[in-house]
Amino acid sequence: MWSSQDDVTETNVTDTVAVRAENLFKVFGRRAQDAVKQLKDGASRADVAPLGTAAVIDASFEVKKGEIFVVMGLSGSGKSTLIRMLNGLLETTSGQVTINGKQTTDVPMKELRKVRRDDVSMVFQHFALLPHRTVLDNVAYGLEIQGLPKAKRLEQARRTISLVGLDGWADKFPHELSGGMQQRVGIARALTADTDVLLMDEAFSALDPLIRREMQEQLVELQGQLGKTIIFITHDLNEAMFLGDRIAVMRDGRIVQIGTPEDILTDPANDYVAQFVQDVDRARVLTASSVMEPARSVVSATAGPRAALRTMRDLQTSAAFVVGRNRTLLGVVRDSAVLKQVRANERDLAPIKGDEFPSVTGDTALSELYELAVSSDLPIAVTGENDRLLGVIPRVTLLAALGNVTTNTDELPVMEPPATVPVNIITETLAATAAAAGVADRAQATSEGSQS
Ligand SMILES: Nc1ncnc2c1ncn2[C@@H]1O[C@H](COP(=O)(O)OP(=O)(O)OP(=O)(O)O)[C@@H](O)[C@H]1O
Repeated sequence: MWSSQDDVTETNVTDTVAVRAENLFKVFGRRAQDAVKQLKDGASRADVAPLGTAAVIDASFEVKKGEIFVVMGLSGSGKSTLIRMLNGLLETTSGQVTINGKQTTDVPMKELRKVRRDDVSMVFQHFALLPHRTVLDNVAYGLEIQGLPKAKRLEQARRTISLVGLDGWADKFPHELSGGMQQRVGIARALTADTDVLLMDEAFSALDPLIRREMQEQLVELQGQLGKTIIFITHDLNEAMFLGDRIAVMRDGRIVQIGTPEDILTDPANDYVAQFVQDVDRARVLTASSVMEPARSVVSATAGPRAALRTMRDLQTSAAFVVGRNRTLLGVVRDSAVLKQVRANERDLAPIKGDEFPSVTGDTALSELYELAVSSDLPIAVTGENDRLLGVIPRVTLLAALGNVTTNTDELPVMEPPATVPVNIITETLAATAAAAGVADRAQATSEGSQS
């Protein structure tokens, strides 16, 4: 049953559409259809209020298989109504939903039940566990209803109990478990059904903050193992940001923005979203690659010490990143050391390597950068696959990203660290050593000398 575990990679999001919602409307009230018609013609939610409550207005989105898609919004914004329309718990007033290509709107009950059994499960905030049944029986309950033989359903239930970290609790009764554990039973029950799609409505909202955090982490881990498609509703922004591959922000029944947590933080669609996200713990959401700047002080290893020294002089900085083929980061050079190399007429750069300078991968959260940022005067190097240098994060940039302010004016690029060798000494050294370095270089050094 968990065969999918083997072939799931670290990034689970695939290109296959698991859930598609097209122009969904839900109006509660006797004249719902009239209200939808007016909404489609441009009427506002308030305009149609006499006809009914427009809980969801023209919601469209696609969720990819393996994605965690979070629906976020204030109380009353329409989240629960939206999610309940996906699995047919609520009828849509207008619009269509498909799950794994199977329609769940405007279909006979029998068909809907089949989709619910095979394709989509739901976890609620308060999971109604059966009090007189053991954890094991509660978890296996869905399979019992499906008519699976006892041995088989208990085997599957044991597996999911173990997956959610409840080994040893299978024979206990719900009242013997803490709130967090009970919620795990709820999740185990949904997982046992082995549907591709899980709908989770404020599933962790009733839990204490610490347990909630633990559950969030566990959900991400489980999702990593199982590659499920999860639609998760929350009004907690930090939870949305932590869990979501993408987030849909709802306001007054409408989806006002869909984007990655970083999109939503760095490029909010409107003032509402901007205000909504202003209290988010940016350090945990933003990653190194989302705030990095192009690395300016970079030299190619083959260019040699003279070129490195010129680069540092021109940028007024005391350090340069050295890259090899395909921009592989080889290390860092410092102006004083390179000056010595030039004086000694050395031809090969000797970059300082490895742990001597701060370097992180692009997906590192900003919260993990503080220590690195204070441990060195160098900007933090951001690398991608095969140690390719993608960009750098000077300390000012890190601070600016956390404070959500711009780094600088365009005319004044942030150069860290500042030069330690005066420009004229570098220029004079380059000129004085030009003869030994070669004629072509001499001409360049002379012209540089006259410019400074
Ligand atoms: N059965 C119903 N009958 C009438 N109005 C309803 C019904 N269910 C929801 N509504 C209204 O629809 C709107 C959206 O409610 P919904 O519960 O979907 O919002 P929500 O974002 O999930 O809020 P919460 O976080 O408080 O659950 C609200 O104005 C609500 O009062």
